[in-house]
Amino acid sequence: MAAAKGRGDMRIFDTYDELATDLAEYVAQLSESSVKERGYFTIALSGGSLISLLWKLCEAPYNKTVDWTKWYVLWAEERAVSKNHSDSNYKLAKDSFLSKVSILNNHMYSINDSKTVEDAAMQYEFTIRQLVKARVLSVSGVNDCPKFDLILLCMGSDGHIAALYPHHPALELKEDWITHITDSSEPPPERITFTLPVINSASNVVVLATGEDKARAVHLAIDNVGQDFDASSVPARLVEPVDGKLVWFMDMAAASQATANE
Ligand SMILES: O=C(O)[C@H](O)[C@@H](O)[C@H](O)[C@H](O)COP(=O)(O)O
Repeated sequence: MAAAKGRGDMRIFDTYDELATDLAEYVAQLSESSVKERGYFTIALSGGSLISLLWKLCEAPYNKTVDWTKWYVLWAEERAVSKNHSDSNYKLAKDSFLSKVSILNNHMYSINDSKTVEDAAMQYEFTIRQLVKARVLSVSGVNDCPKFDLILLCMGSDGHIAALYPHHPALELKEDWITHITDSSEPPPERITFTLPVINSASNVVVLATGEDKARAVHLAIDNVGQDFDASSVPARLVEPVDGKLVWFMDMAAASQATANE
């Protein structure tokens, strides 16, 4: 089903199980085509309920059929906490997904937790530049941004994605690939995030939205809401891959106010 023009495809599911099944198949297919085309699969993860919905990738047939050794895993957002803290997106992904499949340890690019958030963000951008130099990460044909094969995002009830919050100055960044914030509206306050230019340069972007508390933000992010609408009030509306594909994975509750869904 299509959303308003340029707002991507909508996949809406009755149950979490169906959503997880389709998401696993979607990721596995992208992995297969990227490995076939380029020899690698570069994926960026987020936090939230997204990671728990990836569990079907750890089971048959995907645990055997996916070429895990070709995966390069990064994070679209991370909280500035130690890697063994329960708030760490790295820990969440490692415990419930990455440790259960055969991804190589040196293909996981978690964010340095022993530096200040500012220095860790700079180091992370440098790491991404090295992956571009090594041609593991492609480059966008439109700008010089890295072109991830897949960026997985989770939308909050205020419409934020990654650590890009409504009306935040980080939404305006045009040159930086990575930035840090110190004033997240949800704890912990310090976070590192991909910027919109990087998100919008990806080949594929998934935005996951589940639960009734996301319904208003989904409507504002997807539907025709008029030209005067201030998109920075719902950052997910600013996700618009320039040369890639956007797909929304939602449950019925999150999609319930989307008129594109009628
Ligand atoms: O960093 C965070 O504090 C969370 O990751 C948060 O931003 C999350 O992405 C949304 O709240 C949606 O998460 P749910 O889908 O789990 O509601």
